[in-house]
Amino acid sequence: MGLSLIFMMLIGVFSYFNAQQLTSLYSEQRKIKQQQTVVEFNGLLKKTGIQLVNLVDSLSLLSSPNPDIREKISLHWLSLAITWGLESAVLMDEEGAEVTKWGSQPLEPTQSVVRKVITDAVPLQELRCHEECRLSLISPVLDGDGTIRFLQLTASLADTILDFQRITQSDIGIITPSASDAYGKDRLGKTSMLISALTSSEDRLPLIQNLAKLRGWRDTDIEGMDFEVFTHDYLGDQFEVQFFAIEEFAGNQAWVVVITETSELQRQIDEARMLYTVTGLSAGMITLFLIVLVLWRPIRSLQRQARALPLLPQGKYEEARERLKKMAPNRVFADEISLLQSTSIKVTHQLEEYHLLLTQNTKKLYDMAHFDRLTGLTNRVHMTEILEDKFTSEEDKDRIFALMLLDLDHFKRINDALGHNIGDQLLVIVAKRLLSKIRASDTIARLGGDEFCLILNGLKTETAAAAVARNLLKALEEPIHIDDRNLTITASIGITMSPADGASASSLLQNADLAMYQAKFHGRDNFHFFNFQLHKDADTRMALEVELRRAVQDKEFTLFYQPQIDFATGRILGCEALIRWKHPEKGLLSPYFFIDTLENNGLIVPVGKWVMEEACRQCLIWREDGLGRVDMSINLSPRQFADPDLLEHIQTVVNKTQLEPNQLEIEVTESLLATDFDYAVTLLEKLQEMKIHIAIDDFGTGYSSLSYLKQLPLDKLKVDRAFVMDIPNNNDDKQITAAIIAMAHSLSLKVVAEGVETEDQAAFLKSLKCEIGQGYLYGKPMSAEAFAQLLKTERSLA
Ligand SMILES: Nc1nc2c(ncn2[C@@H]2O[C@H](COP(=O)(O)O[C@H]3[C@@H](O)[C@H](n4cnc5c(=O)[nH]c(N)nc54)O[C@@H]3COP(=O)(O)O)[C@@H](O)[C@H]2O)c(=O)[nH]1
Repeated sequence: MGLSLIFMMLIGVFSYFNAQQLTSLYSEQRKIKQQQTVVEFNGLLKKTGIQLVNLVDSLSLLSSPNPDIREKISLHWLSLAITWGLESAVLMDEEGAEVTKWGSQPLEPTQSVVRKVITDAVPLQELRCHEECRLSLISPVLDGDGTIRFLQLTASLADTILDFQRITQSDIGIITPSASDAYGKDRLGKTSMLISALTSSEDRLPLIQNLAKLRGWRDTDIEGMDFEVFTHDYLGDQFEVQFFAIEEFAGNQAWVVVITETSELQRQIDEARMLYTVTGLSAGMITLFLIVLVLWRPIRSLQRQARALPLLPQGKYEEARERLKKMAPNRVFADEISLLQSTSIKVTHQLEEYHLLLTQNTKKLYDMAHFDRLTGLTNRVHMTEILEDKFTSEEDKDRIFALMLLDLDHFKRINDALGHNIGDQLLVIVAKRLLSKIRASDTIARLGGDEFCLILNGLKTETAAAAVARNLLKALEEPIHIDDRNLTITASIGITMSPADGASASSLLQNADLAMYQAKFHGRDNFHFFNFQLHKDADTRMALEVELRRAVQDKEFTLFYQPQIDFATGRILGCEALIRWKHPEKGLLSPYFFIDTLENNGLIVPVGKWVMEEACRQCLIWREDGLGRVDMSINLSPRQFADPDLLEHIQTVVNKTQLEPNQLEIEVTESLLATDFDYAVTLLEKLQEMKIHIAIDDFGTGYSSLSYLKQLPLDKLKVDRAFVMDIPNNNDDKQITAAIIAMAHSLSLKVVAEGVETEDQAAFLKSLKCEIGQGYLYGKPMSAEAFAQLLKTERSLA
C-alpha cells in the first residue's frame, strides 16, 4: 500500500514536471517569436526606407526629353506611384519652398526636417502617423540645370503593416507621441501617445486601452519601454501584448504594439498539460494495477508468511503451517515465492522436531537433575530443594512434617557378595515397596546407595510417624525374589519431626541421620526418633572412629582367649579368640565398646584379618610350645563375610600356620544368614570343603529357623548366653535351652553353651547332653600367656 502511494506520487511529480516543461517550452518559443517580430517589423520598415532612397537615386536614370526633374517625375508619376508604392511627392527649391507636388493630399514636409536636410545635405527619413502611418524621405536631388532641389517622397506603411499582420497573424499598431493635448479615441490611456495604423482596431483598440487603464500608464512608462510583453485577459480571451521601440526617425520616436491572441494557444497548452497529466496518471494507474496484479499473489503469500513466522517462537507450528498452506503454492510455475513458502513449511516441521527434541532433552536433563535414574524416585538434590522450599514457605503448615532417613541393613554385603546388578534390582523393589506405603502428597527420595529419605507431610505426632515407620519396615519383611534367590532385607529408620527437631533442611537431615544411626546401633530393623542427646552420642562416636583408625594404624589390638570345655571330660578343647583394644589412656577395652563401630566403618575387614592371622599364629606357638592341639574359634562379622578375599585369606593363613583345618572354627551369627541365605550357604559350603568348622553364634536371639538350619553345612550351634544365664531358675529358659539342644542334636550338630557361670548351669547342660561349655565358670577371656598357663596346668595334670 505504502509502495503504491509512493509510486502514485512519483507519477504525479513526473506529470507535473512534464507539464512544466511544456509551459516553459511554450514560453521559450513565444520569446523567440517576439524577437522575430521585432526583427521582421524593423526589416519591413527598413526595406520601405531603402526603397525610397533607391528611388531618389534612380530618378536620374528616368528617360525624359527634358532633364528637368519636375518634368521627369510628372512624366513617370503614375508608374512611380504604382511601382514604388508612392503616395505623394513634393519638390522643394534650395530654400525648402514647395515647387511642385504630386499625388492626392501630399504630406506637408516638416520644416525642421527640411532645414536639417538642407543644412547637412544628407537625406532624412520621417515617420508620420495619424490614423495611418507613412514614411517620408527628404533628400537633396540634382536638377537638370545643375541646381540643388529637395525632394520629399512619401510612401504609405499600410501595405507593410498588412504584410506584417499576414505574416505574423498578429495585429499591429504604431504608437507615436502626439503634438497636441486634445483627447481622441486614438490616444493611449492617459498618455499623450497616439495609436495609429492599428489593424482590427475596432477589437484591439479597446483591448489596449483596457490594458493601459489597468496598468495606469503615463508617457514616461511608454517612453521607457524598449521591449515589453504583457499577458492580458480581455473579454474572456487571453492576449499577448508586445511593445517594442522602433529605430528613431528624424527627431520622432515610435513604438510598435503587437497584439496576439493566445487563448487558443493557451488552451492547447492547457489541453496538452492535462493530456500529459491524465496520460501519465492513467499510465501509472495501469502500470500499478498490472504490478499489483502480477505481485498480488506473491505479496499476499509474503504477508501470510510474515504473519505465520512469528507463531514459530510461540511453538504454534500447526497454526503457522495452516496459515502458510492457505496460499497454495503455484504448481505450474514454481516461482521463488512458492519455493519460499514450501521451504517455510519444511522449516516449521524441522523446528517442531527440534522443539520436541529440545523439550524431551530438557525433560531428560530435568529428570537427570531431579530424579534418581535407577529407581525413578526424587534424588538428593531435588529432595533438598523440596525440603528447603518448606522452610522458606510462608505457610506455617508446610513446616509440619516428619522426615525419615531409611537405610537398608547390610546392603553393602549383598552388593559386594552378589554384585551390583542384584543390588540395583533389590533397590528398585525396595523403592516400589516403600512408595506403596506413603501418600501421593508425600515425597520419597533415594539419596544414594541404599539410603532413602521420606517427607511425610502433615504428620504432627511421633505416634503417627511411628505407625508409618512400622508400615515401611513391614513392607520390607517379605523376602525379595531376584534371579532365583530369596533375599531378606531390613532397614533402619531415623525420624525427625519438623519443626521441633530442626530449623533448616540440613539440620533436620543431620538429625535424622543421627537417629538412623541409633536405630542401627540398637540392632537394626527398627526405627529411632531423634533427640538432642544424640548429638553428644554422635560426637562420642566420631571421636571413637578417629581413635579406632589410629588404633588400627598403631596396632593397639590384642586377642584374649576364652576356654571351651568338653562337658564329658571336663578338659579344654580349645578357645574362642576375643579381641581387646589396649587403649593408651582407657586401658583394655571390650569389643562391645567398639566392634559395631568397626563394623559400620568397614575397619572390621582389616582388623578381622589380623584376628584370623593372630589367632592361628597363636595356635602354632602353643603347639610349638608343646601344649598340643588347641581348637580355635574365631568370630566372623557379617561385613567380613561379604569380603570376596575371605576364603583365600583363610586358606593362606591356615597354610602358613600349618593348622589342621578342622582345628579352626568360624562363628557366624544368624543375621548373616538372614540377608542372603543362598550366598551364605555357598560360602559356608566352601569353608566346610576346606574342613573348617562352622558354628552358629548367639543362637536363639535371631531368626532361629529350623528350616534354614537344616540346609546349612554347620558343625556346632552356640546357645546364647541370654538363655543360659537364668538357668536353673527360669523354666522358660531351661525349656528353650533344652529345645535348642535337642533340635541341634537332631540335626547332628554339637552344642556349645555360652555364658556358663555356675555349676548348676553346667549340670543342667550336661544333663541335656550339651557337648561343650564356655563361660566364666571355666575361665574368663584371657591373654595368650594366661591361656597357655591354663593349658599347661590342665594338660600336665592329666
Ligand atoms: N567379629 C568379631 N567379634 C568379636 C571379636 N571378638 C569379640 N567379638 C564379639 O564381641 C562381642 C563381645 O565380646 P566380649 O566382650 O569378648 O564378650 C565375650 C565374652 O567375654 C562373653 N562371655 C563369655 N562367657 C561369659 C560369661 O560367663 N558371662 C558373661 N557375662 N560374659 C561371658 O561373651 C562374649 C563372647 O560371646 P560370643 O562371641 O557370642 O561367644 C561378642 O559378641 C563377640 O562375639 C572378634 O575378633 N571379631
